Amino acid sequence: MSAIGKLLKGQWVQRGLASANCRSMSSRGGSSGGLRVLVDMDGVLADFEGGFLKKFQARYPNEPCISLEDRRGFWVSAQYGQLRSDLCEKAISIWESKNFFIELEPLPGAVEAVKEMSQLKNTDVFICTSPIKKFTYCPYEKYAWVEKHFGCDFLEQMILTRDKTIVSADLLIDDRPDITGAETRPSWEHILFTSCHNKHLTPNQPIRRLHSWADDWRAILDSKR
Ligand SMILES: Cc1cn([C@H]2C[C@H](OP(=O)(O)O)[C@@H](CO)O2)c(=O)[nH]c1=O
Ligand SMILES: [Mg+2]
Repeated sequence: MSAIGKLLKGQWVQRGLASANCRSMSSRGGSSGGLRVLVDMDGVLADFEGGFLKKFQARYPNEPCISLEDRRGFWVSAQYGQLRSDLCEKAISIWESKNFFIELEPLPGAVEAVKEMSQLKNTDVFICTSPIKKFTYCPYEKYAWVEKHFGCDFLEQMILTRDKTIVSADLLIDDRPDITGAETRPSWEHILFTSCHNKHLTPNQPIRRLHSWADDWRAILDSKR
């Protein structure tokens, strides 16, 4: 059976039933015409780094790993590859596995903050996330994660793209320090969300940070109104 056939017979049908109440018309959607905020998913809403470490240790208990304290650089696989070349592939095997993305824990305060943000007047919030190229599980699980933590109406706010520069907005809150793409002058201001891999970094360009969801995200939004 083809990969698509398996997918249709397996997880889509199965999850389609689980998500039956998401088929109806959404009460979300549309635009306030106000401030538009893009919120990244992994490393901002979902604990990619913590989830990775836990699953790496469980799957490869006899291999060395890198504590969150010692993480440097955006790409987990690059640092594991420097530790020992074969660990690069082992790292990749973790986020390419079924249930990696759906089982990520929300970062502290993230769900509450984004729900609150989306209720603000004159504010449109979108979750803007890049799927990995091995598409078997990741894009589907990203949607399922948003449904699980925000409810199915919030699926209207999902943007999956490998190039965030072509999405227009006022703000992009993202943990990746270098966000490049086809548009050399993106419309958004990038707010760097602090993570274990970027907290030691001094970027070349001045960049505002959101240190966590306990930090004053409302003030950052207000500064763009
Ligand atoms: C490979 C890898 C992916 N990711 C995240 C970033 C992307 O999600 P997001 O755009 O939601 O942050 C996604 C695909 O690369 O996985 C990391 O955060 N670190 C990594 O090392
Ligand atoms: Mg991210």
